[in-house]
Amino acid sequence: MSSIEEPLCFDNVPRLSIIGRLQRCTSTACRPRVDETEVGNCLTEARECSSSNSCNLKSLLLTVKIMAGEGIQEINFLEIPWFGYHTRMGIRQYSARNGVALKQNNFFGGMPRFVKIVEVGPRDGLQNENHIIPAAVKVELIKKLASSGLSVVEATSFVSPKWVPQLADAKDVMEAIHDVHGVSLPVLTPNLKGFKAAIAAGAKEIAVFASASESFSKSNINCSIDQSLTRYREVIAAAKELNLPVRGYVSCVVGCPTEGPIPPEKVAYVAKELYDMGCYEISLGDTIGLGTLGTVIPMLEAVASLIPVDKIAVHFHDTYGQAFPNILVALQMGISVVDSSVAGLGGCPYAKGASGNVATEDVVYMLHGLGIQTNVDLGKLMAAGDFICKHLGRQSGSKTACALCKAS
Ligand SMILES: CC(C)(COP(=O)([O-])OP(=O)([O-])OC[C@H]1O[C@@H](n2cnc3c(N)ncnc32)[C@H](O)[C@@H]1OP(=O)([O-])[O-])[C@@H](O)C(=O)NCCC(=O)NCCSC(=O)C[C@@](C)(O)CC(=O)[O-]
Repeated sequence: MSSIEEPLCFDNVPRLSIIGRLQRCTSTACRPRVDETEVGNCLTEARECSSSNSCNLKSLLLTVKIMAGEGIQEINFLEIPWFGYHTRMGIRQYSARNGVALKQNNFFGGMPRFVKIVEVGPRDGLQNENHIIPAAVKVELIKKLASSGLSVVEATSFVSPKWVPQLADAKDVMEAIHDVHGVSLPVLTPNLKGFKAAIAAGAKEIAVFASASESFSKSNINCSIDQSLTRYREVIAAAKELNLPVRGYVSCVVGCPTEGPIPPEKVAYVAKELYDMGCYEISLGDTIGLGTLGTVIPMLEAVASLIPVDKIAVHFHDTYGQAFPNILVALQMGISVVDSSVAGLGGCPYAKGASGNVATEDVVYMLHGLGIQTNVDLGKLMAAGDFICKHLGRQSGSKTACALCKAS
């Protein structure tokens, strides 16, 4: 990776020694203040010392102990303006929900050291394209993505070609990538018919996709949530017989284009059902990308109160530009699997208003900047993005790809 592709990382930040903790700020003229803010049911504490500048600095240094990788780094937030934090950094404490205490961390304390990126570009990214893309282009894209170090590239869907014409070539695509090794290439299967077709085409991993919204379930897979769960029970049982791993999706985890807000409990219910059926990982999809921290945190807490955090993935569309704060908070909660789409391709054909998935290049850039490993080579990933964007005749939806492209 060239230096220009390498985001400024904790390691690059000038080190300052810790001056003291907030509690040591004892001057009577300078009483520490603690603000508590409710966001959803998540309690955020912001602490600051409000008198002299020097005292403010001491107070701020409360937050400079940051877990990054193995060690604890000491960083003065005043020196890292790209984080956008100023005098109000503090300790975040996740509140208990339903009596289950989740996390109590320093800001970066709960972050994973490695994040698995599930690349969904060839499937989620392309399924909504109007013009049919030749199978050979999809195959080339998958190969390029696999060669960038991604460990999971969702390849296609075995769904009805009447519903998603773009992916009618699923069989051809799978046959052409049978020699791609060292990467999982899951495919979506909405029912036993799709499952059988996927197996016949050589799929080694499948994904089922339910919804937390009744209306979206109807418009996406033409059945109710409970009917879909019944179907998936059959599909997962069939997959188990072949020892095939199954990933589960839940769509509309914070909101639905028709129903509006979705209660976190509903999401947790569907996620738990899929998990109990045998899905090894549950991907929580903000299908139309409207989630903010105010809705995403309570939703994640509700799901994490029922299934282990290390079995949860997040899948954000970036319609309202909220994907990054939402990913960051998911990381803080200990979630270490993030779905994304190269060049920010995407949108769901059955979710009006859904824009692209969060761009993989941008996610990789952010994670590397946080000192979190991904095993992904950003340059090769950008080349894959460039390839598909040239084919589609449009600019990349990745800000990182655009910035680095201009810089080079
Ligand atoms: C589920 C169905 C099939 C029900 O569709 P239906 O019309 O109720 O199905 P049906 O059983 O009545 O069959 C109708 C026709 O489809 C055929 N059929 C039936 N099943 C299959 C199959 N598997 N593969 C190929 N063909 C199939 C079946 O053989 C029949 O053909 P005909 O007799 O009319 O010629 C349909 O609604 C469908 O395919 N939906 C898929 C929609 C889709 O792919 N949406 C996008 C993926 S979800 C998503 O993007 C969200 C996610 C995962 O990314 C996370 C997030 O962001 O939230």
